[in-house]
Amino acid sequence: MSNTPILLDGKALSKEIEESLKKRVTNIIRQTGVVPVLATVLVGNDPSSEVYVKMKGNACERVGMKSLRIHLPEETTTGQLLAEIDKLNDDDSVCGILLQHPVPGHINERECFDRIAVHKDVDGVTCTGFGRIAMGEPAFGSATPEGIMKLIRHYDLPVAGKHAVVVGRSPILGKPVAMMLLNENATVTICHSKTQKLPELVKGADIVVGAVGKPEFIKADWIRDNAIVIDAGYHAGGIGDVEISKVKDRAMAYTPVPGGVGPMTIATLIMQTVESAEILLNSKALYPLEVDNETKEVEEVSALL
Ligand SMILES: Nc1nc2c(c(=O)[nH]1)N[C@@H](CN(C=O)c1ccc(C(=O)N[C@@H](CCC(=O)O)C(=O)O)cc1)CN2
Repeated sequence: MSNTPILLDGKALSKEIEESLKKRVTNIIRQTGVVPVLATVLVGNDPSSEVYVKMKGNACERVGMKSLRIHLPEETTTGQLLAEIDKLNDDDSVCGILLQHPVPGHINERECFDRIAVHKDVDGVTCTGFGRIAMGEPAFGSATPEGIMKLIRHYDLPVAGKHAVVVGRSPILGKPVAMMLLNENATVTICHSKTQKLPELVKGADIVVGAVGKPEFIKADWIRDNAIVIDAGYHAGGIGDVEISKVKDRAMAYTPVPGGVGPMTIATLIMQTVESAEILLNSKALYPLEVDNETKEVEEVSALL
């Protein structure tokens, strides 16, 4: 007989994280006299993105930070968005920058993500941040994957030596979560739209990560008993990428939708913004005259992460 499945409660853990961040933000303000700022950049009028950006701004304010909310019109060009990011990179009051994905199709999103200064990349979207994470070096991780790893660590779930199957290979979800699981000594398979015999591959998984962005694409009967099921999907009607209601009773552990991975995405972004503020505070204390030297600053940030 299998044990009672563990519900990986992202809503509860994100609240705990927020509580602990309030004290850290108070300390930063006490030491610097400055309230840390997360800049959120939204381009266009996608209703879901508007909701997510609002949730991020509100979370910032709940922990005592400020959010600088920048909303640019749909017709913004790549050049205009790059110029906006440059301004935020140069603004000493801003310690984190979030560019909401997706941006309108005519914009070169990769170029814009990579324009974010690595020490302000609290959402973990730059190639540099990804590369450092993949190599097991300190950096801010991509928010959703890092949130998933926080949940896994919090519930002390077994990862080393386990077979993790990640369904999806997006730059901010599938690829980074695969690297993070690998860094924790899982054996990782990344599946995608051209993968053959997907059900068979998923059936071999101890850990399944749904990161494909299609409602209930991963069927319950692909998932073996006692697996850890992480559902990073969020679709209308409160459903994810996995047929979770049909599999949860025989899982070792699972994330609900809503209330699992989603709140951890936001909590991770906010936590990394607080870490960025603390690093900037420390690097200024250590190198008061040299914080405008980009190379040195990045080295110091890496050392302190
Ligand atoms: N730059 C980024 N863009 C996007 C990211 C990201 O991490 N960085 N992730 C997604 C969307 N997203 C945040 O941006 C996000 C999606 C869902 C949730 C969430 O908490 N969902 C709730 C349910 C929704 C609700 O209550 O309305 C849940 O799962 O409990 C948070 C963040 C794409 N873009």
